[in-house]
This record gives sequence, structure tokens and C-alpha cells, in this order.
Amino acid sequence: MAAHSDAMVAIRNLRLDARTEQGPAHILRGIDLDFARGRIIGIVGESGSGKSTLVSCLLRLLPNNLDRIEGEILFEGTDLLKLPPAEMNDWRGRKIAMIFQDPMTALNPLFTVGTHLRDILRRRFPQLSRQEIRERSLAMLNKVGISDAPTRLDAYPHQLSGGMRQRIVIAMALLVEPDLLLADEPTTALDATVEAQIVELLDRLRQDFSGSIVFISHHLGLVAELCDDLCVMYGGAIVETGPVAEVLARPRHPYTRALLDCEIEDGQEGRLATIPGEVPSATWTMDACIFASRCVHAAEVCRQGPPALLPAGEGRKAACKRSFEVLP
Ligand SMILES: Nc1ncnc2c1ncn2[C@@H]1O[C@H](COP(=O)(O)OP(=O)(O)OP(=O)(O)O)[C@@H](O)[C@H]1O
Ligand code: NI
Repeated sequence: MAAHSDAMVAIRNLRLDARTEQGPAHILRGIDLDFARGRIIGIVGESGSGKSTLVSCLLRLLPNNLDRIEGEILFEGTDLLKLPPAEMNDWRGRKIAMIFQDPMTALNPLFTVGTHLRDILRRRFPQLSRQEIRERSLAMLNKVGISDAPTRLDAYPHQLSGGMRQRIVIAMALLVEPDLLLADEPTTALDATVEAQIVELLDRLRQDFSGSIVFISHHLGLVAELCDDLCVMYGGAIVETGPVAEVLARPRHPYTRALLDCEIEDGQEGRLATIPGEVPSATWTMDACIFASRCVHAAEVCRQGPPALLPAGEGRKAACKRSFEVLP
């Protein structure tokens, strides 16, 4: 399926270790993942599985206690990990934009909405006139569903609701006209109604967006609704990827299967379930399948070495040696 060449971004064998008092923490253990234009990929996995670290790597925002980073992040053929810092900085404001979980990390309480939008546009499109900046800002506020846009331009962040602030942050990201839009749990801080509205907004906005969107979430139901593709992470590794509907209908990895089974038992309405057993620590070395200690299907072969992420049907991959035996 998706050949190397149709991926806009190709992550190849990305490994990230950090130094800790307990020794090296293997936060990303060899990630291989592609993002294609025009598609939304959802990344799910329990807390600590490495989702946020993975998207931070795409912005090359690396931890202070970084011990080692290896592999490649090829963005249309350019390895982001090798770009000089000034160029990487330019890519951040031009080709890649990020929507954080807490809108207040992106908003300065001392500045109005209008100032935030203007600063982004000035940086991205230095040739725009004041009038053009104002027009683009108003048009974008309308687009993200903010009514009474001229008044909102003069508002300060604290004068807005949480949902409204997240809409402003989405507007800021879209004004950049990025090729890659990263959203790390953009709705987690919001109540369920507003969360649904924001997801509806993202779904609508994708129609005029030709890039690729990466959507991290704890909410499997939202991912199923919004995303085209799904990537399931566990303990710093990818255990399964593929088209979202197919992965959820017929998981090829026991961890994905367990998530779905627990969800049905818990009746948590699409929230990521907690599966029984011990959460893996980043300090564990991977000399077996990292999921083996919690896997109901683990056998001797699973303890003999880590599984590779291998093709498992049309457009799909799974990292389980027993996939076809135990998940027919
Ligand atoms: N700088 C660091 N030094 C040491 N350990 C770290 C560092 N950053 C992250 N970790 C650890 O790496 C693992 C992955 O963290 P990360 O934040 O990427 O997970 P996540 O999947 O985004 O989790 P959550 O769902 O809670 O946001 C966690 O165990 C975390 O404690
Ligand atoms: Ni996270």
C-alpha cells in the first residue's frame, strides 16, 4: 500500500533516550510511521506510551535531558533532525503548526486575540498590509465558528470561554497554512459538548486543508469519528497502524484488542480504557515483546525477542508474532 514516495512525512526508526536517575529511559523505541497529505491520523495509547514525545520530535522540541536521538524524520525528503536550528525554526512557523491541549500555553494573557493573529500573519506573510491582516484575521475567526469577530479581535484570552480559546488556537495554527498540523489532545481540557464541537470543527476544516493532520487523543470514539488512519502506541513503540475503521473492526494486535474489550466492559463511551497489568516503564530494555507481560496470548516466542512491525493486510501493520494465530 502507501509506498515510501506518497508519504509527505516519513519517520524512520526514530529512537529517543533520556537520562534519568534510574538509568536511560527509552522513550521512543524505533518508530516507523508515514503521514500522507489529505489524511488525518489518530495516535492513541495509554498514558506514557510516547505520543507527546513523538509529536515533539516532529517540531524538534527535544527534552533537556536528551541522551540520544537516532533515525530520520523525512519531511518531503528533508531530514528535520539534521536541519540547522534557524532553518528548523522557520519550518515551525511555516510548514508545521501545533495545537496544544491547554490553549493558555499558546496564548499570552497580556495580548488581545487580534494581536495574536496579527503576529502570526506578520511572521508568515511579511508582505501583508494592515488591512489585509485584519481581513484575514476576521475571515479566519468566522471560519473557526467565532461569531461577532470584530469585537473578539479586541478581547483578551481571559475574557473567552475554554472552547472559544481553543478555537482561537486552531485559528492561529491554520493562519500559518501548515502542511503538517499537530494536535496533542486538543479537546481533553474541554467538556464533552465543547469537545464534540471542536471535533466537528476540525472535521469541517479539513475540507480546505491539503496537508496532513496528526490527532493525539485518549478518546477512541472521537478518533473513530474524525480520523482516516489509526496508530496505536504502547511503551514507546507502535504496535499497530492502518485505516481506522478496519483496525477497530478487526485489530491485529492483542493490545488494540484488549483496549476495545475493556472499553465495552467499562462502558466508558469511547474513552481509552485501562487494561489490567503493569504499565511498562521507559527504563525497561526491550529484549522481548514489550506487551508480553500483560498479553493474554503471550507465549515462549514472544519472550524470545521483540516483534517487528510487519504488514498485516491492506495498508495495515502490526507488531505481534502471533497476530494471525490468536486474532483470526
Ligand atoms: N524528559 C524526559 N525524561 C525522562 N522521561 C521522560 C521524559 N519525557 C517523557 N518521559 C517519559 O516517557 C514516557 C512517554 O511520555 P509522553 O509524554 O510522550 O507520553 P504520552 O503518551 O504523551 O502520555 P500522556 O497520554 O500522559 O500524555 C513517559 O513514561 C514519561 O514519563
Ligand atoms: Ni501526551
